[in-house]
Amino acid sequence: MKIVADDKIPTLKGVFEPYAEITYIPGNSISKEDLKNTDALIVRTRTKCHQALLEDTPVKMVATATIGTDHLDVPWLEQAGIKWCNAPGCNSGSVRQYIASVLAHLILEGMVPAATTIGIVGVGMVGKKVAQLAHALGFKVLLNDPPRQRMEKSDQFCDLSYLLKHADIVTFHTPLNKRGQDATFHLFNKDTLRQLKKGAIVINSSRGEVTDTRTLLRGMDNGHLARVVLDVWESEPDIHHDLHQKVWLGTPHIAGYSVDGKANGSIMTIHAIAKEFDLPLTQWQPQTLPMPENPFIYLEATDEPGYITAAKAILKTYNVSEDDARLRENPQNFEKQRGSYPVRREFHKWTVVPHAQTNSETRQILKDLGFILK
Ligand SMILES: NC(=O)C1=CN([C@@H]2O[C@H](COP(=O)(O)OP(=O)(O)OC[C@H]3O[C@@H](n4cnc5c(N)ncnc54)[C@H](O)[C@@H]3O)[C@@H](O)[C@H]2O)C=CC1
Ligand SMILES: O=C(O)C(=O)[C@H](O)COP(=O)(O)O
Repeated sequence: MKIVADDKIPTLKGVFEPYAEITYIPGNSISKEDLKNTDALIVRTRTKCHQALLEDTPVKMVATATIGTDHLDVPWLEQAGIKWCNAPGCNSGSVRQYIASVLAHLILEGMVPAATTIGIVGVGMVGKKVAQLAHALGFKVLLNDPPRQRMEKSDQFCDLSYLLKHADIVTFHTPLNKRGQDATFHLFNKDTLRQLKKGAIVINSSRGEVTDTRTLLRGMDNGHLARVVLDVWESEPDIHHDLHQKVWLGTPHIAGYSVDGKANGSIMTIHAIAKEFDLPLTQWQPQTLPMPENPFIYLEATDEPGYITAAKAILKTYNVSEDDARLRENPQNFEKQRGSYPVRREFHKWTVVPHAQTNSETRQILKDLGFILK
């Protein structure tokens, strides 16, 4: 059996070697020539898997170690009889931690959660976790997800226009879809900007094309948008210079890059390939994953509200402004920064040691966020 794999998928190296010949290639340079004798292709978002790459190759399965599938031409793969799979939910906890870090900065600048409404557009694996996070910190939450609303006939969802009118923070967690009634390409555009509450904050960690660059620029220039946070960009890694200069926080598509999120993506991919090709790896797990040097957070005596203590704890696990600073210093190293990302572990790998005076409300918030409490 022959496999071609993106060379930046962690924990993959050594796993298939006893059973298959595997070649590792940078994702954006995998070519038809590389796939001449290949049975399975393992990719990330950097390999466009369409007819031009795969036609007349023996590839039987394409597995992407990501949730997003906009780099796969799914209708073509299906009509060509090539199986495909992704890794649903693999990095949803990681994106939740990213959003938590953004909210932590806002809280430490004085934002009061109980007086702030977060509008979540796209309530799938990520959106649900962001909603749980926002509730845990005490924010008011609005949810928009027309596909789920139609299917579940639930009244927990609202229209996008209602959400835009009432939310102080709007965060996008939809897939990128260019066609159909739920198309999300430029979902945030000049018409949606017009409906948005003045002074709102927009966060996009879904796909760059979900928020129109010109609209974001216009919104920031005329003061309609108070702040913009972008992890994803139209035409990344070549990001728009002015947009990058103007956003409050700008990061190189790393919201899903916790060690946990990356490992989940690899594990799901390995299991799927093993199942399809009958390899004895369907239960495979990594032996160890890197940990932060000191995964303990010691709380001090304080009478501050629990959400402030929680915000400080969140930033000890992951401070989004460090990723922002790296990209600001070297925007041309967008891909390089993704390829050599520091160790980031999610809340459940951190132990919070409360002070004797830490009250029960604060302890509950920290537990709800997923911290281990000693
Ligand atoms: N920046 C990063 O590192 C990461 C980015 N992502 C992006 O975030 C997206 C969401 O991730 P998950 O929640 O795991 O995917 P998911 O598939 O579990 O959830 C997507 C949700 O969006 C909803 N949706 C679809 N069209 C919509 C529309 N027009 N308006 C509102 N909602 C709509 C769907 O019904 C679904 O509930 C991914 O497709 C990917 O593009 C995901 C993980 C990491
Ligand atoms: O899972 C997704 O979808 C994402 O956007 C990933 O976080 C991007 O991951 P890579 O393609 O860089 O592995």
